[in-house]
Amino acid sequence: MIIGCPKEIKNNENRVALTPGGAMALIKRGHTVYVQSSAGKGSGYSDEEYEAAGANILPTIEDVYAIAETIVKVKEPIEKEYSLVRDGQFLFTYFHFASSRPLTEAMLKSNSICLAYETVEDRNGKLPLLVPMSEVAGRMSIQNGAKFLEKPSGGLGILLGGVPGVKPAKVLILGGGVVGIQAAKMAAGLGANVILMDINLDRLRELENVLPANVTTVYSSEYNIRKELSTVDLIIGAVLIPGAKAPSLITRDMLSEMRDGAVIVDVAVDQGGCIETCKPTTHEDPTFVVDGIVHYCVANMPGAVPYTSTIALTNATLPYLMRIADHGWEKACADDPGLAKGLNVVKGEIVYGPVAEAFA
Ligand SMILES: NC(=O)C1=CN([C@@H]2O[C@H](COP(=O)(O)OP(=O)(O)OC[C@H]3O[C@@H](n4cnc5c(N)ncnc54)[C@H](O)[C@@H]3O)[C@@H](O)[C@H]2O)C=CC1
Ligand SMILES: CC(=O)C(=O)O
Ligand SMILES: [Mg+2]
Repeated sequence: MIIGCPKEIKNNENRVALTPGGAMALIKRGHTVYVQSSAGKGSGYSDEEYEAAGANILPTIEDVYAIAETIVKVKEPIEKEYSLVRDGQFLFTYFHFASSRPLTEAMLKSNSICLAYETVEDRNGKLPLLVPMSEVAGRMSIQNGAKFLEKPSGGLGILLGGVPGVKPAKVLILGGGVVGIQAAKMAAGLGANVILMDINLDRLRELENVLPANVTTVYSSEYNIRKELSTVDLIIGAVLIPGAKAPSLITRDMLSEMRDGAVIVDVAVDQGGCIETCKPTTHEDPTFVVDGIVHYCVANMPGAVPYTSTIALTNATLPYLMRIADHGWEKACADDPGLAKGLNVVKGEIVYGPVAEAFA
């Protein structure tokens, strides 16, 4: 199979979908790999390393899309890439379709096959290609929250852990999945007073058993969220209904119950966000203020730590890519119903229920 790996062009997206090691593994199985020049640079991989692994370097993104049967990427194609996607081409990347009608329409029109990392499932119904990046973003959410709580960054001016004799900050985490648990561990480790909410009671039981005493689990409801708002310093949005548009758990009217300078990090922004006032931002300009509340809504958080994220992502994606390359996407999906769950758009049709519902 001919596999192409373009350079990511989203703002500050420094990850790459294939490492030289990944390229070598595919080439050893008889596949041909094309990598756009400098695609790996942000993650520490030179063109020479890809060439030494047997890959071919192409100068432009147009060249890669023109030659490859399968495109492997990190983030969804952005507008400039829409017209490069070819009829019948197979794309393996994050898409987050439910949050973008223009992207969905463009991919429908392209007649391509879009297999989305974020809806692939393993045997236990977990999301193996989302987990590693959720681990990264969950940890980063607290680093960024702490930074934007500082006065010069526009925040309230509070240290998450406090100091002896001074109370710590209060952190509310909405969603106790992968992002949520990582955020809770980081915030608790810094000494914050953490409240972690979810609607899955079994999950709350598991979390209660493994997290330290400065994390309190609470059932997620509008009533319980409202009760925390007047004293909360940092909110992390971390809910997910796979493939679907995220539910708005904090509506605009609720912001007025919070103190000016409190910070919201809506990690769920890639699925449209779980805070009504959330809109996607970039690493270059990560925050905006609504009703006195600082919003951080970067949709590609792991792109800022590519030395960690590229390896974590490709550790998970490469075994799937090898199966797709060896057998073709149709057989690979027929053999693995969990991989087939990744199919979101196939030759002009939406085939993933929650995406279809988002645009119904
Ligand atoms: N912005 C970024 O750069 C990144 C964003 N993400 C996103 O973060 C979000 C969370 O991902 P994961 O933690 O991996 O998902 P997950 O599936 O592990 O966890 C989501 C949790 O939300 C809970 N939930 C659902 N409805 C809820 C409600 N009404 N109230 C409270 N909890 C509720 C679920 O029970 C589940 O435990 C996703 O949208 C994911 O795409 C992930 C990585 C990077
Ligand atoms: C999952 C996601 O949105 C990211 O890693 O950028
Ligand atoms: Mg206010």
